[in-house]
Amino acid sequence: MTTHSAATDIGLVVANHGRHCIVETPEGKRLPCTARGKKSEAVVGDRVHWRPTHEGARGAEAGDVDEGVIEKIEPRRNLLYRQDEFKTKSFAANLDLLLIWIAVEPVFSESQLARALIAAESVNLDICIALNKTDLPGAQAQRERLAPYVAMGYTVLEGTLKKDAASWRAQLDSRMAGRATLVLGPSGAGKSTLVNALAPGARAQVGEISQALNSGRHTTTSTLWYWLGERDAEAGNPGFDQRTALIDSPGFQEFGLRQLEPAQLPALMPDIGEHAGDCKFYNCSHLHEPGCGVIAAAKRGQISASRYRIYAELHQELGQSRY
Ligand SMILES: Nc1nc2c(ncn2[C@@H]2O[C@H](COP(=O)(O)OP(=O)(O)OP(=O)(O)O)[C@@H](O)[C@H]2O)c(=O)[nH]1
Ligand SMILES: [Zn+2]
Repeated sequence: MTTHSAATDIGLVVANHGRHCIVETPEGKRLPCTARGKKSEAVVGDRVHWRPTHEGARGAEAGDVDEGVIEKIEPRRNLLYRQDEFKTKSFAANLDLLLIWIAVEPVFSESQLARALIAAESVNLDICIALNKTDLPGAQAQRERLAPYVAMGYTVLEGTLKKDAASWRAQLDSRMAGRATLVLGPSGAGKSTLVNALAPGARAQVGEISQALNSGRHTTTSTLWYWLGERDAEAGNPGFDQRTALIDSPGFQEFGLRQLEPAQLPALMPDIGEHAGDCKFYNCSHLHEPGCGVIAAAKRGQISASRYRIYAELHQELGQSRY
């Protein structure tokens, strides 16, 4: 709760673009804020302490305050990175669940799926894989591609937004209730349809927010935080941590994994990790060593060929990015 005797007010970052953020107050008011120091870039999901930009605004009616300065970012439970051709950048914090939204068509990339899972495991996010468009004829083939992920313990849901949106809602509601869920998926899988189904009207806020953030310039890449459900309908105006939220990161291509060491991979890939204790050498890379439990399991088919290939590719990639 905000008390005007405190030095700063608490808020939640619901959108950001560089050092410029939109902060939401516990009362639900949204206002543009700027981070103070160069190094203190807040991201969507950050809990921040902010104060009104203009002297004298404090103590005035809350409605009079129209701009703020972020003084401090609360410690984060987790922080996620996204990667494009040029750089890796943090984009969201304090999330609970990663919903990986893929479809029968366009056929999903297993390598992108594996990367997303590793990123989520590395920050202790709960994970849910969702296969959409099961009304299409290729459904069985894609189900089979996901079988190794079911076998290694991941939750894999399926359905068709087009033919039965209610069933998707029923599957997702209890998993998302009271949590902050990041939804990610390749273009064309139906993510926009999903966001519209779960948060009707939410996309309309986007124009408003991007206008406030960068004076009208179109931002397709900014991450946004949506509340699901009516504020008033929820008991006693619960705090940021108790409400159901959906985080959408349009234009997201790939998770940044460069902060990871190759040796961390087995612990973040359950099927690889399961056999990593069977190796002759304690520091086995599982790429070429004799007596390797992982290689043996891959030969027996207990680790799928594609998963082993993805492991080897990532091992090399993460090894190269060290300097
Ligand atoms: N057959 C079928 N089509 C679906 C289903 N769900 C969504 N679609 C269609 O898939 C197409 C893509 O859906 P969008 O929601 O625009 O997909 P998106 O992932 O947001 O794609 P981008 O906007 O390109 O990022 C649309 O034509 C939808 O009508 C489904 O369950 N089955
Ligand atoms: Zn090994």
